[in-house]
Amino acid sequence: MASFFETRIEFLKGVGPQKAALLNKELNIYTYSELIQHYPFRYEDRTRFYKINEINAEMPFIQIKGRIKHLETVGAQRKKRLVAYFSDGEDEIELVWFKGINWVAKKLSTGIDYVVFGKASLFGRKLNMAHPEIEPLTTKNDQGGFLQPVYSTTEKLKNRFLDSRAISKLQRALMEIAHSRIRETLPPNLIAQYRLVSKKDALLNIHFPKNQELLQRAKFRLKFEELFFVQLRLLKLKVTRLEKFRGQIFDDTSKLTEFYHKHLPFDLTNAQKRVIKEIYRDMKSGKQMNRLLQGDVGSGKTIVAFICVLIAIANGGQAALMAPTEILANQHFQGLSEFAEKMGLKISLLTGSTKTKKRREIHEALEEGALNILVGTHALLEEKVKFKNLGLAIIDEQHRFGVAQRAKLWKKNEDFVPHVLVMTATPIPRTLAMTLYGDLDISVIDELPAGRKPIETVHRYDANRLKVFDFLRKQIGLGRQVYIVYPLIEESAKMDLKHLEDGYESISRAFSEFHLSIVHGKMKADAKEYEMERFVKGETQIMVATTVIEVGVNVPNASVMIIENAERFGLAQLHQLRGRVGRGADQSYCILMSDYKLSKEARIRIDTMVRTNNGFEIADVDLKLRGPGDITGTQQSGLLDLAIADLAKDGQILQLARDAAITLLNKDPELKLPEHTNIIQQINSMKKHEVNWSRVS
Ligand SMILES: Nc1ncnc2c1ncn2[C@@H]1O[C@H](COP(=O)(O)OP(=O)(O)OP(=O)(O)O)[C@@H](O)[C@H]1O
Repeated sequence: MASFFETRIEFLKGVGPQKAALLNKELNIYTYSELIQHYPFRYEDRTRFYKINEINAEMPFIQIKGRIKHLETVGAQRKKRLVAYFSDGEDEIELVWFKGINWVAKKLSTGIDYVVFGKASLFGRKLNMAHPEIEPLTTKNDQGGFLQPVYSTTEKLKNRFLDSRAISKLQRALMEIAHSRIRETLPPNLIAQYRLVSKKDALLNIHFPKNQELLQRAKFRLKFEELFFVQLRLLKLKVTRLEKFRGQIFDDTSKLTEFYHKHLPFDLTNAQKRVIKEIYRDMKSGKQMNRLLQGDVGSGKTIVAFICVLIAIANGGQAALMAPTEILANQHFQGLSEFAEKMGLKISLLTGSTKTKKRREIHEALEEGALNILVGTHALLEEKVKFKNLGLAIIDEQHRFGVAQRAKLWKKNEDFVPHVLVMTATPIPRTLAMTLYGDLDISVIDELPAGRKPIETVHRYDANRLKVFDFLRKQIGLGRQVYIVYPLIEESAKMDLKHLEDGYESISRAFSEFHLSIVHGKMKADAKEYEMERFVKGETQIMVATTVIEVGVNVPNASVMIIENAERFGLAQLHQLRGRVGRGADQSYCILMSDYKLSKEARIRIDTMVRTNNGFEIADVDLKLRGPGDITGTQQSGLLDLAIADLAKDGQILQLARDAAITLLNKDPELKLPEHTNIIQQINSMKKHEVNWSRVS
């Protein structure tokens, strides 16, 4: 029998077929439990009434009570507004409406008392309230003393809709029958240790808070619980995997020593050394490695990846590196080939554009074990690609591969799963990494190679272009190279392409003494490669491009990055683009060009770029601006589909929840203790997080 909380929503008092349809379709609410988890997203403070002389423009929404002294329409035509001169018996404030004037005027009269709820602002030197909520004073609303929950509502379709009050009413009806049935979901020792309120109290107070303190405690409890179960599930997955999969023991470091002694092109940074140690410890442990390698742009991930490859090969394994795009795969291939050749290792590239004959050769060499390293795109996942012994799978992820795709790569070995190293070139905020990759161990390269000068970033308006061009000329005169990047997005591709081509024309004219390359996504692969090659070799001084050069491109002599229409790029993209310069010993510059008109968000993005070069700091701002779903793309958003916790704001609670989950699993890895039966049920019912769970299979 389905539990009480799985009862269909149409059985709730007050929900007829029409309301049920709205709840289902627009809010995804089908059951009692889903309604109870439809939490308010903010609260109106109706705890007290303010006196008009206490109000100022800095206050949030507040309520006052009193009478309308006089009501009039002032101004003409488009400036027309309705003004109510509202008094609390001592002082007066103006209430103003610019829209729906006739409708509001008809509702209001001067003879009765009202409750007004709104935000005061300064108009000239006078305070007023624009478009406040106003309703007659009744015995019910005269008391104050409560926080009014505000829910996300359904769209207003054909006049049928559920507003926040209507949803609150349904919550009340549900709470009346549900409250006594709410069971505790967390073990008693956690409740005691973290001083959590009971589940019953938390749900009651999240929907009907009596005061701020009870509301805050309810929020804390529910956020903690939500994050705790996500973390517990991820960590349990890790425990299960460690038990289930044996890893090949890779403890021979002979190739590594040879490489260190004969071919290491520079001293490794301390961060690189630390990360390599962490990886090696995993690879020789006999357990399967599952590690995320995070490093800021230009922090030197390639050599770390190569060193891991060497460990695998010295121990009789092969290595694969899978990248999300062809350009990136190519770039990795070039990067690794340089080292591989020196070590006499065989390496190949396999992408969608690899010719059939070459493909066949690769398949054979791979199966025989003659090929040591295979770099490629998701073409690596094809059935035909069979390894003799895949020892290490490196996945350059950038949030673009689904978990299921990753798992396919592991299945390419029959006896052992390969060790897995997931790399990302875009720093991920800690809270996000703990959730998206919560079942992986994490290594961070948090140091740039010595001698790098921080890139100087400035913001310039389009009107100052001539000065910017002068600067470019000087830089090129010093022997440096320059990128000029234009936005090109799918939705406005035609216009953008034109913009890029016009830009190219005018730059060619302005810099007729220099050679230019142009690269964009609409060009044929070989043309792109040719242009790129010329720039890499230094035959051209200026590269005009779209974001195709965003990741992986490595031309240490390039020292200026100009980003046109910088306001149209996201922060992660701007940071990636900037990371194309500052890769050599010279001082590098990034110039963000824009129009004068900037949205608030665009200004924050540009200011952040000017203020800092630190990818993790930038990722944090990005998370706050865009929210976790947008940052990571859609593939893994199921994991981030949280009902109440917010990864941009609840980092501390997340850390507590993760620690609590670790402690619990240390004590009871199988969750077999009687006090943990509830927990198992809870984890198993978390269908939302199915995506990540599939990593065990
Ligand atoms: N320890 C080091 N000392 C000096 N130079 C280094 C060191 N490590 C790497 N480099 C150089 O720094 C540059 C960037 O390294 P790499 O391409 O591996 O960065 P990355 O982390 O892959 O960054 P991106 O994601 O931006 O490509 C390369 O030219 C590389 O040779």
